[in-house]
This record gives sequence, C-alpha cells and structure tokens, in this order.
Amino acid sequence: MEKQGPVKNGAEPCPATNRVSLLNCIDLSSPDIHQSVSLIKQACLDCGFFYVINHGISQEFMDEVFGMSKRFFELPLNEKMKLLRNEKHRGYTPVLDELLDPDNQVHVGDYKEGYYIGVEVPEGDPEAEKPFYGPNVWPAPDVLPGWRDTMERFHREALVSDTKGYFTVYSFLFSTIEIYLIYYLCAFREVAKAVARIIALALDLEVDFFDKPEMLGEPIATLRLLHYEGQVSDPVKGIYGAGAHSDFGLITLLATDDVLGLQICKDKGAKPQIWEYVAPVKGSFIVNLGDMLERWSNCIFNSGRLTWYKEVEKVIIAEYTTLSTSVVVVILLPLLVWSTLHRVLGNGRERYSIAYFVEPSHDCLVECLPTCKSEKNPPKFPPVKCGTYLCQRYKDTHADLNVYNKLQN
Ligand SMILES: O=C(O)CCC(=O)C(=O)O
Ligand SMILES: [Fe+2]
Repeated sequence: MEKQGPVKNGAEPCPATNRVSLLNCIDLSSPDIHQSVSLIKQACLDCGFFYVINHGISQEFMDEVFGMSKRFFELPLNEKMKLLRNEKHRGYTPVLDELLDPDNQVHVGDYKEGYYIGVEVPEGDPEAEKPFYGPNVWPAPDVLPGWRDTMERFHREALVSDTKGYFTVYSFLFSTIEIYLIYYLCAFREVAKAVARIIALALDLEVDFFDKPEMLGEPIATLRLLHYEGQVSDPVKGIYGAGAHSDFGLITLLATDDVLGLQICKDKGAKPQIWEYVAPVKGSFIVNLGDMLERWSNCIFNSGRLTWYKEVEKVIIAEYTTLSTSVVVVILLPLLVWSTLHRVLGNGRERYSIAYFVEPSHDCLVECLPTCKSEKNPPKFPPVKCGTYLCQRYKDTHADLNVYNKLQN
C-alpha cells in the first residue's frame, strides 16, 4: 500500500481493529475456468466477497477515472447541489443523504458524498418512463470543462448500445471526461458479465443464465462515484462513512483508492458481529454478491451464513455419514449465495471509491431458482420485479427529495 496522506483531527493512522480478511482472487484472464469457478464457490461459502484481477481495464485508465471523480468532488458545494440527484437516481448525493443502517446510525446518515450515473435514455423515449432509465445529469461545461458537451445524444447512444466499436468511431465527438466515463461504463459491463458467467457455473446453472435479455441483456447498471471526506467513524456513536448494509442488486464491482475503510461481516447472525477490513489491491475490483442473488438462491435471512452452514452441515453428515465435506459443499452451495453485510469506517483520511451496481432489467422477475427450492425448502421470498424492488430499496435508504426543496425555499 502506498504512503498515506495527512490525518485529520489528529486521529490515529491505524484503525482500532485491524483484522484484514483474506479474499479469493479471480484472474479473469486465466484460461483455467474450473479454477475460477472453484474459487468463486469457495468465496460464496466464505463471505460473498472476492477480488477480480486482469479484467481488461488498464490501471492508467482507472487512475484517470479517479482523477475525474476527484475534480468533481472538489467543486464548491453550491455547484454540486445544482446537480442534486433527481427522482431517476441520477446526479449528486450530498453527505448524510443516504442512511444505510437506521438501527445503528441513530441520528445521522452516511458521511460520504456520491454521484450516480446510469444508462442514458433520452427523455421522450418510452423506456425513460421506467424508474431507473432516463437522461443523466452532467456538470455544465463552464464549471467543469470536459464533463459535458453538446454531443449528449451520441453519448447516450454509445452508452446504451454498449459497443466499443461504435464508441471508438464517434469518440472524437465526446469531451474527455465523457470518454472516460462512457468507456468505463461499457468496459465495466463486460467485466460484470464475465463475473456473472462464472457465478452461473458456480451455481450449476447454464453459463449464459444471467446473459438473457431480461437479465443482463439490458441491465440497470449504475455507476456511483463516492467520496469520504475524512470524518473519523465512531461505531459507538453511530457515525460511519457508510453504515452496515448489503447491496441491493445482483453483483457490485468496487474500485477503491489505497485508503483502508471497507469492512465486511462474514456472519451477520453472530453476536457480537466480527468486522474485518478488505484491503485495497491495486488494479483489482472487489466484487460482492447482492440481495437479488440471495433471493434467487432462496437463502435464509436473519441467520448467519457460517452459523447456518455449520448447523446444516452437521445434520447432513449425521444423516449421511458416508458423505465427504466436498459433497456437502456441492449440496449446500445453491443455498449459500449470500449477500454480505459491509460498511465503511473513516479513519481521518480522505477516501475515494467507485461502485458499479449491476442489476437485471426493470421487468426481470426475481424469483427462486428451480435448483434452489423443494417441498421441504419452499421459496422464502415472493417473486418481485427488479425495478419495483430497487425503487423500494432506494426509497428506504435515501433522503426524501422534498427535504432539499424545503431547504432551498
Ligand atoms: O466505498 C466503499 O468501499 C463501499 C461502498 C459501498 O459499499 C456501496 O456504495 O454500496
Ligand atoms: Fe455496498
């Protein structure tokens, strides 16, 4: 890890708990797909988090995107507030806008600011009626030269068509920052699809299970730039960079700078919960499984992954004494795709991260997979449309936009 910057408020450079989780690392360029599938299976059993490396997005390009993100967050607050998130979940989210863990963040929300960028759909397009589709919000060119130019339409088409060839042909029409963001989004989707294919294999599904048009064929794919100002977290007082939560969708790809902050809790049912840091690994994405995958695989909520796994394992081994542990793992795996609780602790240093939330299409029905239900284990969640589910989760976790209208008046 690189040398860290100055610490605000005289805080200790090292966090109080420095247990660091050892996550599996999947090399997306590896021809050994069996090894990747096996590593992802293990990661599902262990914690639902893993790194991917050699994903095809260069470090140079990642650095550029982080640089652009920094330029945006350095703007004065009044400029950022002009780009406040809209009802389509596009644009700027100020500090405290999001409240991820109301039980523990009693008085305040997350000490982070963000910027949502989604799939660009022009106003007037019937698809733009859907809650997570519509035009993006972009900074005015005189405020951040390069962030936006008059070729917005091409920008949208390149984003939606998701073809790098098309994008390359017309790239001269885009401003520099748009080129980075569009290319990042397109390339990111490719990474997400590659990871989803390995997850499908790990779940004993067809390799293209998540490629179907209603799934990742037309995904709700939301990029979120994040900035933590350097507030020191205090779990006792309920102050967090990001409160404990699991992500809403299918998978999340997370790129971070080199400042430690992300923590995971492998067993949400354990008392007390044990939190471990996820170390930033340069050039990697940290991938985690979201709640929709949990619904698909019919997991048991309100119970710890490991606690539950150990209990079921005991029962199976008691019933079928000849079974080996690896057979037990194969039996249990479809039931163990688990979204994992995570949070961000600030330690006094400024921190940047970029999350890419990959969700299926609006109308995709998220329902228990045939391989994950039986008479004895009926579906635990009713089927729900992806768009409906996401709307509710965003509503539950973000401030009511009327709050900002009132502040302005
Ligand atoms: O900033 C991070 O490291 C994590 C962010 C996160 O978990 C989220 O935005 O869902
Ligand atoms: Fe998250």
